[in-house]
Amino acid sequence: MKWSEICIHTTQEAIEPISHILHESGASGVVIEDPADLIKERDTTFGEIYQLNADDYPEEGVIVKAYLPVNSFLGETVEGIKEAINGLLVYDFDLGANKVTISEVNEEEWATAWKKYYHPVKISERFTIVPTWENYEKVNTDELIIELDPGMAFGTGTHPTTVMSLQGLERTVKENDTVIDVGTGSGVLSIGAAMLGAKSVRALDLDEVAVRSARLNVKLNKVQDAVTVAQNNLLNNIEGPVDVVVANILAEIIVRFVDDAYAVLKPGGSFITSGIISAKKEEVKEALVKAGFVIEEVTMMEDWVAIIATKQA
Ligand SMILES: C[S@@+](CC[C@H](N)C(=O)[O-])C[C@H]1O[C@@H](n2cnc3c(N)ncnc32)[C@H](O)[C@@H]1O
Repeated sequence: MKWSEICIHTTQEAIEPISHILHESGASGVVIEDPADLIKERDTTFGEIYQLNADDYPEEGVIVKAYLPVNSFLGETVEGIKEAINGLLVYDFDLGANKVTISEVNEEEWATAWKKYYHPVKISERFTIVPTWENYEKVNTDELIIELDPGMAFGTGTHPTTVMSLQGLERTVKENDTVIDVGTGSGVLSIGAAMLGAKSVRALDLDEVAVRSARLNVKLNKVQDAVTVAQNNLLNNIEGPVDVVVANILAEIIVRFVDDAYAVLKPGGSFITSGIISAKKEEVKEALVKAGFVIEEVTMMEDWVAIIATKQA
């Protein structure tokens, strides 16, 4: 998977609210390029050498940068970011040039750049996501820790769609359940399902980078006895029956395989869908009901929706 750098040319007073918007939109961290840093007096007691390149800095205003995964959500994410930034005008923030540009970053650059900004995050009652290079001590004895090195695949674990999926799994998966994770990305949901007691989890993704990343993370979390990772297009040629299907994929894709999800589920089984932008909520609900599902729960985080539906017993 490729990564995209979003650059926002703005003012110093807008740094904080814009950084907040970027975090909320799934960016693991932000970089601030403020020309004031070029003239700042620095403490060099410990012999630090500051080498800032003036060419990286704007002549006027401030550049706020963040990294976003290039996936099917990128268009909506960027539009959402622009809208939220423009919304700051209502609160009288001076946005300066307010110019938003997007560019792709090469893999090596990204592979190291984002690590500085990615830290342990508690994302549900039981789950905490911890990047592999951080040391983290459990706060509660029943806390479940997912160690993650997302590499180039989607799934730092902190995107609202992932958070809602993990919360949905937490409420649904029972000891010894069987699970299929469609669009596994970094493998985060499959690892979560196994930690919740699922005895067998099939993690599927079309993207081979995701498959490699998921395999690595599955081993890292020592759930390889329960989780198998494979390259596959949605649920094509996958047989059930299983207790739970989870899919954090764009609404347009979910509606394409609701019938297949229904077919692979046991009666009484659950289909957890996430990745649905709020404008598409009704479309997905209708498709689920048409396939025979009963909608049990609809949750929302920012502009994203997750739905838990069951196949009647
Ligand atoms: C939004 S990411 C979700 C990743 C992870 N499950 C999470 O919750 O963080 C969606 C994933 O679906 C995968 N995907 C997209 N289309 C697919 C398809 N037709 N079949 C299987 N996987 C697909 C993408 O490669 C990507 O890894």
